[in-house]
Parts: sequence; structure tokens; C-alpha cells
Amino acid sequence: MTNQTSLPFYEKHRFKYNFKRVIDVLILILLLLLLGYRVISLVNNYRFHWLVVLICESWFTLGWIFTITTQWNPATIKTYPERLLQRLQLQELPAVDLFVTTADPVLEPPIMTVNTVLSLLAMEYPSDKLACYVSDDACSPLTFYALQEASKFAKHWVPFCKKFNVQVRAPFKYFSHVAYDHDLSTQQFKQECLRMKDMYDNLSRRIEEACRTSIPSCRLDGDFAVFLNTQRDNHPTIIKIIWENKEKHSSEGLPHLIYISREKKPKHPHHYKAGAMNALTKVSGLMTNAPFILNVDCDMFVNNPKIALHGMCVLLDPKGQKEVAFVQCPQQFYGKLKNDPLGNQMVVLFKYVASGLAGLQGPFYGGTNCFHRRKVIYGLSPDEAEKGNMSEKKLKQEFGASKELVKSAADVLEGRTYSPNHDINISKSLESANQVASCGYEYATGWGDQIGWKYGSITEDVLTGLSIHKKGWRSEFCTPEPIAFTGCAPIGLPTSMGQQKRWATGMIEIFFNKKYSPLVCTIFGKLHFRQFLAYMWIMNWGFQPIFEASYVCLLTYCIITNSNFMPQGPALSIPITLVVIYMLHTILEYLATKLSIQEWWNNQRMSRIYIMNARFSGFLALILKLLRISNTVFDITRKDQNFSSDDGEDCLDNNNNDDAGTFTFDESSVFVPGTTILLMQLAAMVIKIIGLVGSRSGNNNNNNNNNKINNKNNGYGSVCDMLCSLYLILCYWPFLRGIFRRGKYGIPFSTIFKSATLAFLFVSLCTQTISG
Ligand SMILES: O=c1ccn([C@@H]2O[C@H](COP(=O)(O)OP(=O)(O)O[C@H]3O[C@H](CO)[C@@H](O)[C@H](O)[C@H]3O)[C@@H](O)[C@H]2O)c(=O)[nH]1
Ligand SMILES: [Mn+2]
Repeated sequence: MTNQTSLPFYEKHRFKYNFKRVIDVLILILLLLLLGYRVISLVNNYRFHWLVVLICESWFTLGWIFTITTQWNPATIKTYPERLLQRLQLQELPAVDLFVTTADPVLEPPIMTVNTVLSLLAMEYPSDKLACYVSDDACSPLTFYALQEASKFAKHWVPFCKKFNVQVRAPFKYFSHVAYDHDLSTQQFKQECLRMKDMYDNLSRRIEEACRTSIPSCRLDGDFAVFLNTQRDNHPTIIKIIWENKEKHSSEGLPHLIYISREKKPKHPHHYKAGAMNALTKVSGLMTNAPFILNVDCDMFVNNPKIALHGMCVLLDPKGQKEVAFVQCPQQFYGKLKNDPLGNQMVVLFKYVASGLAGLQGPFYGGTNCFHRRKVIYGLSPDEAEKGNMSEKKLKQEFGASKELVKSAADVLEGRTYSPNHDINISKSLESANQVASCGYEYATGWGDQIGWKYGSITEDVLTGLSIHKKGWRSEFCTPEPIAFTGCAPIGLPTSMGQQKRWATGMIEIFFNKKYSPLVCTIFGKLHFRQFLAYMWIMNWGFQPIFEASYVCLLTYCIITNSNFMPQGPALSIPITLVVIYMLHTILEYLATKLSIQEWWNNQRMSRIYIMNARFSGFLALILKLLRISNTVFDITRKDQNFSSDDGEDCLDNNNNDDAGTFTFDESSVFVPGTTILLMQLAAMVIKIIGLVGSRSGNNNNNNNNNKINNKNNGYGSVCDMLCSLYLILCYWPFLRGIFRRGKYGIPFSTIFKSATLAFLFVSLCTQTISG
């Protein structure tokens, strides 16, 4: 019999999707055949546009290679908290610092942050081992007020959750679907539950009221006086210990709760979320210095109260300890819009890509729902992990001037971290905490470069994860049942577009990063080759739009000028088979994930729309940055959910937002490329149909003319070109309706005007090449 104590705390189960592999390879072969055909026709008969077609299709083939290698060796992880607890006493578990970031009380309502924080405070983990740090990049007294109120409520909420073993510990979500008859036998539960609901309703009413009246400045006294005369981008550091847990050596208390608004000065680079994360790292390093960090965005909450134990299974496992740097839990969403009309729930993507990554060097760091080792964040690589013998001078160079921080960093690097037996008094560290959260502190230190969250991309998460993989660390997924964390995906098109745009820009920033480009990490670092291809898969979010947009332009050009886009003769069967197999294959993936064909279509359509609008704009934003015309900006995603206890079961039905999932537009230039593409297709169709009618009616002159300039586009190929164009029109159907609608459902006139001008220019250019 196996010795119980020698069992690993987690296991990786590898498996194969054999059928999927066959089809994936078949698609690759068809793509290669198509390329072969393109090369041959180009050699036989050089046409510039065919060269461009060849380039685009080569890129798509490369993209497909990235996709299949990423998904080739799937794996899942199973964690065993009971084994962990057999080996360790509760009191022997390591401390975990919890980081929450928020940055705008309007786009991210404080009641949402409160729910995130409450769900963290109530986790099933010894409370004297937890400390929750909230970074507020908006320096908002509202957020501070909301957290203060929340900590009062937490004193009742946390014991309630633990006593009745509540699963969902974000109160808004819990009360939206709690069944009071869940345990009818205990009248006590029913009573206490109703009391809690009353208290929560009260709390959310007070917070919402405060948000409505925006706490008038005359009331900025007492605890709030520090917020007087502060502006979002210009204020000193504000650190407030909202709750200090004085009950040491007892898991009954409430974890520390600390509010941090790092110093901001105009024109001083703040590095968005990465900057906020580093401020949290430094301040927590002074106060509790836990060896592990769990970071959660304010739009996610704990859904599995045991998640910290699951995370520790990987990080404390004897093998995991040596190899695994971080444990990523997936971003999953509750209250999904039916059939995913905006294509942002990424369920299928998650299923195949995530399990694929689990079989490689490990998942990318996703910015939220992730457990980190502090020493890895402090720059240690797996082979130095147990040494950590940096000189004091070097430490000072990297960690900055604060003696206290240098000392705490040395503790981390040498493996001596916080234990509850140490007499920690977090209030004592306030002064040095203020120092390390100031604007100038990081100047000429290693923060954002050698240590901490990396600066240089607005997708700091992927960049930071990459820098960790570069050192040779692995990462693991953690996917316990029930789901670890849930949140809400954006429910408006402009919001979702903004998010996609930011991701695309961020990816290209990473690709061109001197130190952490995936290429550099593979050649000069320890990024595995297959993992490199996986990173290229995600980098492609930024590059695909150039090729896809060019491809669409070529298609339109060919239709207008009556030239060949699709292969001619028997070779036409290659792209047809390719498309049919690809479509069927992806439909099957959806059905296998228990999703509808409608959802498949919505996701197909939205990927065209995101690539050619949002990601294309993201690419342009990067070009502007390279030309030093404008800098890239982290635009915060608007969170539209409702957090009162009566809602939240389903975003679509209950959040009083009639627009959830319907297509709305705004003035943003992000909609210009799509509208232009749509108008181009319509123009091409009209020109083609007029041309066909013209040639049918025996207009010989015209016919001869066309034949003279073009390479006789014969029947089927031309029908296929038209079908491609029709497919695009179908994808852009919501845009077509938008052209005729008004208000937020309509595409603004200025966008239509810009797009019409661009489309007109394009069509004129095409027709000129005919007559030229
Ligand atoms: O200057 C800033 C900007 C953002 N944030 C916080 O960053 C988080 C993520 O921002 P959000 O607007 O929700 O972006 P998403 O696109 O939803 O976030 C995804 O993508 C980001 C990178 O683009 C990652 O950082 C996130 O973790 C990941 O969930 C939120 O908690 C924000 O409060 C800050 O703290 N400071
Ligand atoms: Mn988010």
C-alpha cells in the first residue's frame, strides 16, 4: 500500500484528443497544398496580388501551426487538499497576501470591489495567515468608505460563511440564489441568513447612496481628511489600515484589510496595473511579507472557498516547490449572455488552449486569479531558489532605498518569511510603507524590470509571466470543482472592443520587447520551444489583423477587377474542402463543449469583427506609439453588472441593462475598419452584379474590355469569391443594421462618413487599375 504521506499534493493527467489531432493535421495539409498551388501559379504567371495572397496565407498557416502545437498535448491537474492537510497542521500553512486592484469608482463600482474583498476575507484558510491589500488607482474616498463599511459587515459575514459552510462567499451572488430552505431543519440558519441579507442590503444601499451623492468634500474629515484636495493623478500616498487582525495564532479572527493609493504626480509614469501591483508588493513586503501572493482583479470573486488550499497543493508539493512559479486559475464568467453574442466568454478557447498549455511549460499568467511565489516575483530562478545570497549592496540597488524593504526582501530570498509567531505589528510599518509607495521610489531600482511586475506593455500579465518562464520556471493551472473564481465578461460591444484592442496592442508591445520578447526568451533564456510557439499563438492576436485585413482587401480587389482570388480549376477544391472541414470541425468542438451552433456562429462572427476592428485598431495604436505620435493607454474595462442581492443570477435578465448583448456603437474609431470593410463588400457586390448583367445583355465591348485586362476569371472561382464576400457581409450584419439605425444602436454618422470615404477611395483605386 502506498504510504499516505508520500502521495503528491497534485497530479497531472495527460490525455489525447485523437480525432481532433487528425483533423488539425488534415487542415494543415490542406493549407500547405494551397500554399503549394499559390507558389506554382506565381512562378508560372507573376501577379503582384497573388504574391500578397501567398504572404497572407503563409501567415495563416503559421498561425495554424501555433494553434495546433499549443493544443497538441492536453493535460488536466487534480489537486488534493486533504493530502496537504494530512501532512500539515492548519497552523503550519504558509501565509498568503491577497492583492485586489481597482482604478475607477465609476467604471468599477465600489460595491463590486467590496464583494471581491469579502469573498477573499471569507476564504477557508486560517485567517491569521491572510492579509488583504486593496490598491486604489483612483484615490477615491468612495472606495475607501466602501471598504470601511465592508470590514464592519465582514465581522458578521465571515463567521456566518464558515459556520454554515457557505460556498459562494461574495454576498451579492450568494443572496441572489440562496435557497432559504437549503437546510430547513435549522431554523437558526434561516434566521441568520435573513439577518445577513438585511445587513448586506443595508451595506449596498449605503454604498450606492454614497456613490450617488459622491461624498461631498465638506464631509472629508476624520479618516477621510487625507482625501481633501486630492486628484486622481495628483495626490500623496494614502495607506490606511482598515482592519488589523490582533488575534494572532487563531484562525477565528478577520484577516488584515489595508487600503493603498500609491502616490501619483502628473507626467510621472505610473505603469498602470503593473505599477499598482508593484506598490502592493512593496507595501505588503513591509507589513506581512507572506511567501505567497494571490492577486485578483476587482471584477472577480472567489467561488470556491477552498481555493487557497488547492493553490497551495501545487506550490507546496515537493516537486511543485522546485519547479512551479505560479498557479493560474482560469478566468471564467457567471451570468453569461445567452449564446455569447459578443464572443467574449471564451469557453471553447479556454477548454482547448488552457488544457494544451497545461501540457507544456504551463499557462500564461492571466493577470488575475493567480497565486505567485514572492521570491519568484523578486527575481529568483529555479536553480537559485534555495540559495538567495545577494549582497546588501545589490539588494539595495534592486529593491530601493528603504532599509526595511531590503531586509524583508533578504528574508524572502533566503527563505525566511513571515510566520505568525513573529511579532508583527503592521501599523509600525506605516511610515516605511508610505515611502515605498511614493512616485520616485522606484527610480533607478529594479522594480518593473528585474523584479516585480514588468513594465513596458499594457498587458503586463503576459509579459510578467513570460519573464518568469524565461527563467525556466513552470506554471500550473488549478481547476478545482466548483470553479475557483468567477467574474463577469463585458456586456457591451464598445467595452469588449476596447478590451480586445488593448490586448492586441499589449501583445505587439511584448513581441518587440528587447528583454522579454518570446524569441529572446527562447534563444537567451529557458523558454521551451513549444511554449515559445504557444506565446506566438497569443502574440498573433496583434499581428493577425494586418494579414486578415489585407486578405479582405485583396478579395474585394479581385471581385471588382474581375481577377482570380480563388484557385482555378480542380485546385478550387482545396480551399472549399478546407473551409468545409474547418467549419465542421469547429462546430463539433462547440457541440462537444455542450454549446449551441448559434453560439458557434456568434463566436465565428465576433472573431472576424474583433480581429478586423479592435485588434486592427490595437495594431494602429502601436504604430502611433512607435512613431511617437501617441502613447499606449490602459483603458479600464467598464463593469456593468448589478451588485444588489436580488440580482446577479444572470447578467442578461437581471441587470436591468436592456443593451446586454445587443450591438451598440459609439464614436470610437475602433468601428471604422469594420464599417469600411462592409461598405467595400457591398460596393464589390453591386459592381459585380452590374458587370454580370452587363455582359449577359450582350454588351460585347465591355466584355472584351474586361477580358483584355484580366485573366479570365472563370465561373466557379468567381462564385466562390462572391461567397467569401457574402460571408463577410453576414459577419458584419449587425454593422449593416447599425448603418440604418440611430442613437446608440446606430453607427455614428462620422464613422460612416470616414468609412465611406475610405471605401470609395479603395474602389476607385481598384477601378483605376482596370482602366489603367
Ligand atoms: O491603471 C490601472 C488600470 C487597471 N487597473 C486594474 O487592473 C485590473 C484589470 O483591468 P480591467 O479593466 O478589468 O481589464 P481586463 O481587460 O478585464 O483585464 C484583463 O487584462 C489585463 C491586461 O490587459 C490584466 O491585467 C487583467 O488581469 C485581465 O483580467 C482591474 O482590477 C483594474 O482596476 C489598475 O489597478 N490600474
Ligand atoms: Mn477585467
